[in-house]
Amino acid sequence: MILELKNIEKSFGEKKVLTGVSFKAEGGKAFGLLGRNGAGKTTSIRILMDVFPANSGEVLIDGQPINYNKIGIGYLPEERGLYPKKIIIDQLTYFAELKGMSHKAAVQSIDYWLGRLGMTEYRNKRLDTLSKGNQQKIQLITALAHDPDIVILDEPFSGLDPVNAMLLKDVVKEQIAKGKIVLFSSHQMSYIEEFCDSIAILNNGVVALHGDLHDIKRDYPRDRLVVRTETPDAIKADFGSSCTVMENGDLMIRLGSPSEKKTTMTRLVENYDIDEVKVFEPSLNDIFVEYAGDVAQED
Ligand SMILES: Nc1ncnc2c1ncn2[C@@H]1O[C@H](COP(=O)(O)OP(=O)(O)OP(=O)(O)O)[C@@H](O)[C@H]1O
Repeated sequence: MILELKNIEKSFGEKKVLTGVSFKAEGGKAFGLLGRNGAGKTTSIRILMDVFPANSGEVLIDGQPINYNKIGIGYLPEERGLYPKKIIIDQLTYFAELKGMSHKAAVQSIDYWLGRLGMTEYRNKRLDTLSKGNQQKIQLITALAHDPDIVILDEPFSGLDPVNAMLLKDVVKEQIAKGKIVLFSSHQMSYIEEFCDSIAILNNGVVALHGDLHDIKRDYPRDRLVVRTETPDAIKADFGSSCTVMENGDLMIRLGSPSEKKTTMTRLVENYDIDEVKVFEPSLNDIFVEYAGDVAQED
């Protein structure tokens, strides 16, 4: 199954929030929707979920307009939205029934998930008697109980301790293995890097980068060297402004072109005491900083 947003335009009043947004997410894989605060991630998700319509553009499943009666969507919103005073099993059942489940199937599925997430003891408690992380696990059940085809997780790891983060990782991996489309929205790049096969980076309502994460990294210009040395000062003096010091103390040397890699490495090794020299491989964080834009987008 392939989910596609195609040429989505969205304005709120005079303000244009999404401009020609297009991306594809595939079943059995995780997709990361990234962008700075206000870039348009939540707006894209709301359009994809039919919370409100786009001004133009399409949401497609396998090339056909999405049929919301047939395609189940589960959503863990960043703003958690459950009733604090209500009994957990009652509200989870209520939400699952709203998604079309019978009462019996809903209770069965919710009891499974309460067990899976180690939450059975809270079944008949009020939500507001739970810790923040445990409330989040309850909210996660509303996203998964109806066994949706598309699982959308907005900052799912925020507020979870390491043990619960690991539990959630296992759950996410299971959902991916079941062939679902799992769409992540997060500012925590390490999780995106760990799970997502492909990403889209939104910058001010425009898709600045979209594609397979491995391909994106492979195609990143290999025009920088990282050098670990005990004698950085001499190298800095030699390479001038093309040499900068990284946060961890290593040196970064920007090449005139990737073809200078070999000669520059030889020059370094022959003239200086070098512990390690390698081509700079960007992390997702580096790529994000480059493509997500450096201008504050929230007004
Ligand atoms: N209902 C609305 N009415 C007017 N403007 C809106 C509305 N919803 C969102 N916006 C604006 O649209 C822009 C994109 O917002 P959106 O919530 O989609 O960003 P985001 O990428 O999800 O940000 P964050 O990471 O902070 O959650 C922002 O400038 C926001 O102020």
